[in-house]
Parts: sequence; C-alpha cells; structure tokens
Amino acid sequence: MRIAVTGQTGQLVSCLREGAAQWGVEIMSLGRPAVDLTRLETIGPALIAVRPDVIVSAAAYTAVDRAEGDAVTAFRVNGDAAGEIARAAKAMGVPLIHISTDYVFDGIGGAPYAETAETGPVSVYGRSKRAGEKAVQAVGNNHVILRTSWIFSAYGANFVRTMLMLARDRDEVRVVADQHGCPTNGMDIAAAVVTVAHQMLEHRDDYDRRGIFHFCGAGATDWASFADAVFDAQAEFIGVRPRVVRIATTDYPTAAVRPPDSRLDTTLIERTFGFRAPAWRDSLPDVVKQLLGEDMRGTYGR
Ligand SMILES: NC(=O)C1=CN([C@@H]2O[C@H](COP(=O)(O)OP(=O)(O)OC[C@H]3O[C@@H](n4cnc5c(N)ncnc54)[C@H](OP(=O)(O)O)[C@@H]3O)[C@@H](O)[C@H]2O)C=CC1
Ligand SMILES: Cc1cn([C@H]2C[C@H](O)[C@@H](COP(=O)(O)OP(=O)(O)O[C@H]3O[C@@H](C)C(=O)[C@@H](O)[C@H]3O)O2)c(=O)[nH]c1=O
Ligand SMILES: [Mg+2]
Repeated sequence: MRIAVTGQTGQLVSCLREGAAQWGVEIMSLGRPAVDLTRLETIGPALIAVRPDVIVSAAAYTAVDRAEGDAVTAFRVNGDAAGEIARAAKAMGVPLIHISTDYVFDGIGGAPYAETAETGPVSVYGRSKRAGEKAVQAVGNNHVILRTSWIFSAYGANFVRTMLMLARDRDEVRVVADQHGCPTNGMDIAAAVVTVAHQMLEHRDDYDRRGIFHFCGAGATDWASFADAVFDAQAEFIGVRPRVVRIATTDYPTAAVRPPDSRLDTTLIERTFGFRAPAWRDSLPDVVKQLLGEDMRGTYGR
C-alpha cells in the first residue's frame, strides 16, 4: 500500500516513515517547497503525481500560541488546504484520513468526549482545525477524520522534548496541573493510521468505517503529571531529575486559551476497527531515552 502524507519533518509523518518497513507500507511525504499548504494550487498536482492508494492529511499549523496572531495562515493551512486535499482525494477516488485534534472542544464539562459531542474550540488553532473538519465533510464521505491529542515522539516539537530541554539547566519546572487530556505516542497514532488505511481499502463501501473517530493514548493525565512521568523516565536513564511545581493555568499566561479537560473517548474506534489504544506510560521511557541520546550527542559530540 502506497500512502501519500502531507508534511516532511512533522511528528506523525516521521513516525509513519519510521514504521513503514515494519508495517509493509510505502510512505510518500509531500512538503515544502513543492507542496506548500498556503499555496492551494500546489496540492492537487503533487497528490496525483504520487498515485497513492490512500491520502493522509497530517500537516498542519500546530503552533497553538503563534496561531493567535496569525489566524489567516492558520485557517489557510488547517482549513482551506484540508478542503483542497479532500477535493483531490475525491477526484482521484482515493480514501482520505484527515488528522484533527482534541482542541476542537472547549474542554468545559464534556470529557471524555465522544465523536458526537458538540465542538466549541476556544483558540484560533482549534477553530481552524474545526474549519478543516467541516471542509473535509463538505466534499464527500470517503474519509476518516481521526481526532487525536497531545502527540509526543522522538521527532519535531513536542511537550516531552520541551520538558527535557528545560531540565538541562533547571532543578525546578513549573507546569500547569489543571488541564487534563490524553498523551498519544506518535508511533501509536501512526500505527492506527495504517490500520485504518488498510481497512478503508478492504471495505470500500463500508460507511461504518467512515466519519469521525477519536484515538489517543490510554490513561488520562494533566500536563504537570505528564511532566513528572517524563522526569521519572529521565531519572532512570541519567540519575537526576528536576522537581515539578504544579501550578494553575492562571499562573502560566499564554496567548491561546487551552481546553481544561479534553480527554477523548476511544470506544468507537476500538469497536469499529478492532484495535485498542495502547497506554502512553508504557512507551514514554523509550521516547525519553531517544531524545536524551540525541541531546547527549548534540551536547558532547559523538
Ligand atoms: N502535535 C500534537 O500534539 C497534535 C497534533 N494533532 C494534529 O496531528 C497532525 C500531525 O501533527 P504533528 O505531526 O504533531 O505536526 P508537527 O507540528 O510535528 O508538524 C507539522 C507539519 O506540518 C507541516 N506544515 C506546516 N505548515 C505547512 C505548510 N504551509 N505547507 C506544508 N506543510 C506544512 C510541517 O512541514 P515541514 O515538514 O516543512 O516543517 C510539518 O511537517 C496535525 O494535523 C495536527 O493538527 C492533533 C492532536 C495533537
Ligand atoms: C513549556 C511549559 C508549558 N506549560 C503549559 C502550557 C500549556 O498549557 C501546556 C502544554 O504546553 P504546549 O504548548 O506544549 O502544548 P500545546 O502546544 O497546547 O499542545 C497541543 O498541541 C496541539 C497541536 C494539539 O493538537 C493538542 O492536542 C496539544 O498537543 O503546558 C507549562 O505549564 N510550563 C511550561 O514550562
Ligand atoms: Mg505547542
């Protein structure tokens, strides 16, 4: 199976590439400068040239705080480009897996969120991702919209990497303890994407296997407890760790508002596609180890 994926260096596309041989799939990543999601005319021709069996729309404007001051670009990339990718997929007769986020919810009293729950994004990023979902839905129904949350991996920018970087020169890190959600290992969401892709191809006209599905790591947490788990793992490998000071959102001002509780309910994807979301705690130490290894090489040379 040949999968076209948008983005080149992002977490999910990198994880798909890492798992490709093991999962027996070919990953064709499409990124800048050839495919620039702010230039919609670059999208269709590039997708057609690749002749994919399935398209995965993974690239996005993911800088949540920066998006607050750059709404035009965020909506272009997360909203308009999503629609353009869906139109190309439809023209080619190829199923589409579009990746979305827990930040489409307001996080006030609805968690764990089912797919049918009402959305109510509270940030530019969340609103632009919701616009992308609607753009995909407007084109047709040969798609899966996979909402996930709090992705971490050995690649790209993510919370685990940020915490390890802060720990290099601090013995205390202050982290919000009143925002709850579900961390997701990038390799787990990549594996889920491949399984969904296989089943969409195998069951071409099965509309139970189409629509919105939630997938995230098993075991809800909050950002401070997540940081604690990262540093527990760090301590195992290098013997030292900073203290986590649990703070309130009001003590950590950011440009974007984040949902206080965006835990996702993954029952539907488990029932429909027959796989469970693995516990993020089980695989976190391995990612921490990879990131620490990279850091050591960067700091001390090979
Ligand atoms: N990160 C997270 O915690 C979560 C992410 N998601 C969603 O999952 C998907 C994958 O996220 P993740 O892998 O973490 O993303 P990353 O932030 O790691 O990477 C973003 C990717 O988008 C690409 N991109 C951004 N702008 C453009 C553009 N104008 N043209 C072309 N490519 C562009 C980047 O390109 P380049 O390679 O050139 O840098 C990069 O490959 C996204 O749809 C995101 O909204 C959902 C929930 C949680
Ligand atoms: C760096 C740092 C962050 N924080 C807070 C800020 C924020 O409320 C929370 C998480 O910070 P981040 O900016 O890493 O997380 P954020 O970028 O909001 O992560 C989100 O990214 C998008 C793309 C998604 O789709 C979401 O699922 C989610 O993963 O931790 C601290 O309290 N202390 C710190 O030292
Ligand atoms: Mg961020």
